[in-house]
Amino acid sequence: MDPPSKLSNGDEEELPTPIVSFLGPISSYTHQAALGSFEADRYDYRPEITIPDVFDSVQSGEAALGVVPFENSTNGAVVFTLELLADRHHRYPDITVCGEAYFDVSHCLVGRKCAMSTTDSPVMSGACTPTMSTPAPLKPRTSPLHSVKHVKRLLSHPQAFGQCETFLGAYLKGVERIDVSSTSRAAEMVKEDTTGTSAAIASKLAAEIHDIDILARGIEDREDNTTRFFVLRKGTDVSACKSSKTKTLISFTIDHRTPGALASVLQCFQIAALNLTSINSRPTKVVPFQYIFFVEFEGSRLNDPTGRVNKALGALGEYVQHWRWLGSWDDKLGE
Ligand SMILES: O=C(O)C(=O)C[C@]1(C(=O)O)C=C[C@@H](O)C=C1
Repeated sequence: MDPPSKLSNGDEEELPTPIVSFLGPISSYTHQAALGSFEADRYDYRPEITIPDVFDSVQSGEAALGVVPFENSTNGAVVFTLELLADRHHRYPDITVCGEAYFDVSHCLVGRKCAMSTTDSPVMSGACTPTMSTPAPLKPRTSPLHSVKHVKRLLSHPQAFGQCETFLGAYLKGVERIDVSSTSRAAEMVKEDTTGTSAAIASKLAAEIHDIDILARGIEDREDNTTRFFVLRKGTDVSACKSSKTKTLISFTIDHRTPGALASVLQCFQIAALNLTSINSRPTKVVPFQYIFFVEFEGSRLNDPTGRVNKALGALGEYVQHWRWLGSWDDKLGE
């Protein structure tokens, strides 16, 4: 992906290297996805602590691009990102999605090997034995490489917990879980814990960087576990969407009292023969149980040779209270 174009401020003056901000610290999956998406020597990479920090850095113009997780194939939407795209307080009026990246996510349980129990069998749970409360327990895809009996607390990003439920249910049932801002932050905190009783769900790279032990590998519920990341920018690059496969994201609100209001909006896409690729919603936080909807579909507003995208977007105004185009980009699924 090319850096967003800048206004030239002089013939000979060298422009600063554009910054790509990402959910850090370094070695997060978001970092790894960002490194795989751009030519490394054209950008400076800057880790941010939270997803809102990435949005802020792009909206303020400090970062030319920002990379955030959007959804996972096993555990669904990343609500933190949807919340910011909902932009209820108009803090991110200029942010658009200009790209996406898919990254195969294989989690490790990382921590400290327990010195006292090196001879213990690492398999120490009867979780696969049917019980009254769990008559058909799921079988984890892997078992620990080392004992995990000493683990008293487990840290990770909430998305990662949701991707490893079978392993956690079998080997770390009842262990306290602590949500942190990213998997790599969790690995960092495990490193800082001198008791050696904390463990994290994080990447192999995070274990290597923080010099902590891998207690189990491949602990995700599904082998095809994949996370999709969005690339954000400020404003629009009208020359974007070069591929023949593109996607667009919009958000909208409807009058919930009108029967069929949502169906009427979706019909605009059906009439224009546009395939929908995802639908999400978040509460409006204005009226309880009313929603901001997000619809993603195939096609680009910026490169629309058949005019179908602009036709659908033109038609939906009749059925929504408010809508916002959140970006169009090249579809990377399957590449
Ligand atoms: O990038 C990271 O390491 C994160 O912690 C975020 C995140 C996510 O929110 O989906 C990224 C990839 C994995 O799906 C798990 C966690």
